[in-house]
Amino acid sequence: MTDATTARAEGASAAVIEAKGLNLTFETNDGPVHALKDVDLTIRKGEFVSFIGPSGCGKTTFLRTIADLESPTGGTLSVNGMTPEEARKARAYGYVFQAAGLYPWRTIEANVRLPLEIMGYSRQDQSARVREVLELVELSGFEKKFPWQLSGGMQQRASIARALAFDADILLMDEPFGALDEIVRDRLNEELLKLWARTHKTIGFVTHSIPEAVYLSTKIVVMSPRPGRITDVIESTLPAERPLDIRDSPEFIAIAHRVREGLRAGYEDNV
Ligand SMILES: Nc1ncnc2c1ncn2[C@@H]1O[C@H](COP(=O)(O)OP(=O)(O)OP(=O)(O)O)[C@@H](O)[C@H]1O
Repeated sequence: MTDATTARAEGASAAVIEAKGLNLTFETNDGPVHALKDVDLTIRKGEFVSFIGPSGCGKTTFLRTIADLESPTGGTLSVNGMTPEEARKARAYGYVFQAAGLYPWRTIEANVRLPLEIMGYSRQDQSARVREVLELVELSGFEKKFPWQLSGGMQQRASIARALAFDADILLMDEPFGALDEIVRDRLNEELLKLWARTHKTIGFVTHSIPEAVYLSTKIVVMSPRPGRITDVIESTLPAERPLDIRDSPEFIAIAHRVREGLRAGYEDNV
């Protein structure tokens, strides 16, 4: 069987992102920084994978490496069966940054349309797609507003719409809700789960919040710094249907406890 046949035979569980012995060392004036050390991880189609760990453990670096914004110094990384560079050129992913990063001089509609303009979509296709993704993130009616006329949560939703614009299978999200208050964050977490259920995308999500990681994920990757490495990978046993009050359930609390223990162990290794 060829690799492609195997992938098809595996169907919904095909590996979308596969890191094997991945290393990334930054050379700095103060010496080498091991941002990623021997990272082995498989992310399968349709999984929602959160990365959690203290500042500097390499969460962002791992996401940026998948997106071909950093180059590994060792090991292999494949994205949709391609090198990260090939995957970037094939527009395999959308990327949502920590800050919404919308252009203040463009309306919401024009911000979301930008990647489609760059990719040379026809004007008609651009408009249809922009309408579709703004509806997905529940921002219909705000097309003509400028970013500064929207709340922080709405801006972040617009930034998600922009990442969804060209309908990539993979969505990479780097702490998208970190700057928002807890109530808004709860609502966006619920909406993101619904969006994920509707679109069947594979999501890589960086967070510092244990409840957020446990609430959203099918898989939680716990990382530890100096050198940045994976210390635990937790397959969630929570059901797909997750009302917010699932956070009070014993199952949720048990997973959160395991994440906390993993974080603590990583911390103790470094003191
Ligand atoms: N371009 C770079 N040059 C040198 N060192 C870097 C560079 N980018 C990241 N690093 C270092 O690599 C390590 C991992 O950084 P990274 O941003 O991936 O961590 P993180 O887990 O995402 O942290 P945070 O939670 O604070 O965002 C850190 O020690 C950081 O200082």
